[in-house]
Amino acid sequence: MASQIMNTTVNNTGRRLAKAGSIQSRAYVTFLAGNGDYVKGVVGLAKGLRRVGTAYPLVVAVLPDVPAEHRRLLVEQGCIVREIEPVYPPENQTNFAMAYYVINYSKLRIWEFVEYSKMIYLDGDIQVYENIDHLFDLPDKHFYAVMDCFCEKTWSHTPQYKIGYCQQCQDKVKWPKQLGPKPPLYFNAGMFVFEPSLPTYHDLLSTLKITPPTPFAEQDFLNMFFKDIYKPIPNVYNLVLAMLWRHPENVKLNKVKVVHYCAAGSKPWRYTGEEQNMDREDIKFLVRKWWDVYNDESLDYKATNPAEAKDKRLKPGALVKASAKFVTAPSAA
Ligand SMILES: O=c1ccn([C@@H]2O[C@H](COP(=O)(O)OP(=O)(O)O)[C@@H](O)[C@H]2O)c(=O)[nH]1
Ligand SMILES: OC[C@H]1O[C@H](O[C@@H]2[C@@H](O)[C@H](O)[C@@H](O)[C@H](O)[C@@H]2O)[C@H](O)[C@@H](O)[C@H]1O
Ligand SMILES: [Mn+2]
Repeated sequence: MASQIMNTTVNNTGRRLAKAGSIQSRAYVTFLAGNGDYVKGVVGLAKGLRRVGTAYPLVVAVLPDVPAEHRRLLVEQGCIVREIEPVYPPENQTNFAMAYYVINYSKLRIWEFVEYSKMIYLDGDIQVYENIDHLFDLPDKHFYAVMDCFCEKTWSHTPQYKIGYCQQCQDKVKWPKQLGPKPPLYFNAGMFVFEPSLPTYHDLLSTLKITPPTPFAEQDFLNMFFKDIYKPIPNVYNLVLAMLWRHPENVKLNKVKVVHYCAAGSKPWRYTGEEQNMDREDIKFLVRKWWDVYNDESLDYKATNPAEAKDKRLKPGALVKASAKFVTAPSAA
């Protein structure tokens, strides 16, 4: 049976196939495309997960255009690198909120990683500052993610934005009855807890073939596909940076466990501070914090796994180290 998991072997493509039976194999997974600087994001993420002492490996789903040099960097940081084929949406004239979002549909390939019973997907522009391994213990058969915010200009094409409605503050501007039913809760697809499954994977791809693309690409598609089993989890698990200026009342920075550098101009590895809101003290603090992890050589894989790093065999790199509390930042307000 396709969904049966097979015997554990490391086959010639380096794919780890899980034991038959009920082995609870878990991993974090991220997605890397292109030969640009997102690889820095993924290296930072690998080091950040090690810093918080995760017990699980980081799988990196790479598109064919990711160069060997970048793959080597990731292998050296203890990542399990898996090449995936791109996934394209049906031909359509839609304007994505960001032109490059079209490549993000390739994230759907991670549902094929059935050697893992449960995975946590994290964008490459995310950093984990406190251990979140406990999310793997959330009840199965649901899709867990943090609710997004509709207040940025990237949402200007939507009725929500036009009337000033946001699910992060449903009492501020109520959804008007004349617009029909309130939109279902909508998650940010930069971080989610899911269960790989071949039947779900095939259903995703066949459904995509008949679903016209929309501005937020695979994020819109995943929200539509999983709307019946989506369960919101607290904002601390995926701080969409715009929340700092759009809904500061919903953010306690010293409680935040995961930061998503998705606001325009906030990618730490290309931060200039020039874009709107990028000169805020809390943004500068979070960008500095990202660089502190990225530059910390004590978090390099070989530094924490000298024996294993020598024989270059891939094993999950777990640095058992007390997870430093997320130091308090200047007040978000
Ligand atoms: O050139 C690119 C663009 C995107 N990504 C991956 O796709 C994810 C989603 O894109 P992004 O985070 O830029 O979207 P945002 O969350 O900022 O809308 C990134 O985090 C990366 O993991 C990538 O590897 N290379
Ligand atoms: O391809 C669509 C992308 O859509 C999402 O990004 C958006 C969304 O969060 C908006 O709400 C924000 O305003 C915006 O800044 C941010 O870039 C996901 O983070 C990303 O992983 C990916 O799915
Ligand atoms: Mn992102």
